[in-house]
Amino acid sequence: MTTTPLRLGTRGSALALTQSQTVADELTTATGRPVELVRIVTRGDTSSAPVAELGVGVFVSALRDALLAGEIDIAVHSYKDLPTTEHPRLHIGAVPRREDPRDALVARDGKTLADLAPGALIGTGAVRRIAQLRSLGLELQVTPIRGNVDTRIARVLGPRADLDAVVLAHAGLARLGRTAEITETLDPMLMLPAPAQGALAVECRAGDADLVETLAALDHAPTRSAVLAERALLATLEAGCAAPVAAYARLVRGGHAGSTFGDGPGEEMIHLRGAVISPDGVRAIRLSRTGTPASAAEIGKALAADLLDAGADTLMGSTE
Ligand SMILES: NCc1[nH]cc(CCC(=O)O)c1CC(=O)O
Repeated sequence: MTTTPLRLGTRGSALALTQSQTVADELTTATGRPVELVRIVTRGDTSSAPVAELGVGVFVSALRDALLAGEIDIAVHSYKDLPTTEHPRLHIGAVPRREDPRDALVARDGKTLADLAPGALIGTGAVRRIAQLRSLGLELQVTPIRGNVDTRIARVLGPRADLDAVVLAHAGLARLGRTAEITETLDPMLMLPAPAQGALAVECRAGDADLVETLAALDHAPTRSAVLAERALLATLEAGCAAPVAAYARLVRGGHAGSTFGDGPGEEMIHLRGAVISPDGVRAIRLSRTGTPASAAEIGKALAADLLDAGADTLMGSTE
């Protein structure tokens, strides 16, 4: 047994450190090998510009550079932050079981969305969440915010609070042990999550055959296929549609009365929901598709095509 530690690159935020440490511990349990965390500073951590301006890959590129340069052996990413194009020299060796993929509301006085008064000020960073909050038609005022989880929660619960509520990923709060502050976990019927939300991607160099094999021990097949479907939808829509995209795939059992799912009773199927919402929230297209886990990517592509056929590409026009 080799005792050379595996070097696992991580961003320095509390969230990144927690999820990296979890993967490191799982790797040590699975392989007996020690794993050391190597902190990598990304431009997303040092800049205060909106994430939308910095670009989706901003948290990712520094980790990938370190991986390609051989400074680290493994990188752990929040899967939803990864660009949809595959990297030719890198391999996602494991997609561990995902956390709760839903979004969560942290509001003053224990309030839920339905309790918030018209005019209540809600902060959130993602255009997808902003559009879906507006689409509820509740006269909520939605304002873009950024910063780490602590900073965001402090804007509601801190001494200088200036917002009535914020919406964050449940997964991030869970990893940081902050679920006690959640006042409502948002049903995907109200707020469809971001593709791959709550999932991690554990990446290594494609040529590192030993590690490719090692990481497979951490892979959770149902999560991998759900995320594959969600991201195939996103990748296809990115080409033809600039409006906010949401997607959530769930494994469901077929075989109920009247079921047309799959070949036999009880077969596990993927149910993928997708939505494209105009930024002002006035128009939304929501559709779903079901298929076998083996066809996850095809389900995502087909659902994206359905959304485009239904006019997803026209939703950007209707801004205020
Ligand atoms: N966009 C930032 C981001 N990237 C990953 C998470 C944590 C949740 C996850 O792992 O999906 C967050 C914070 C958030 O959306 O509230």
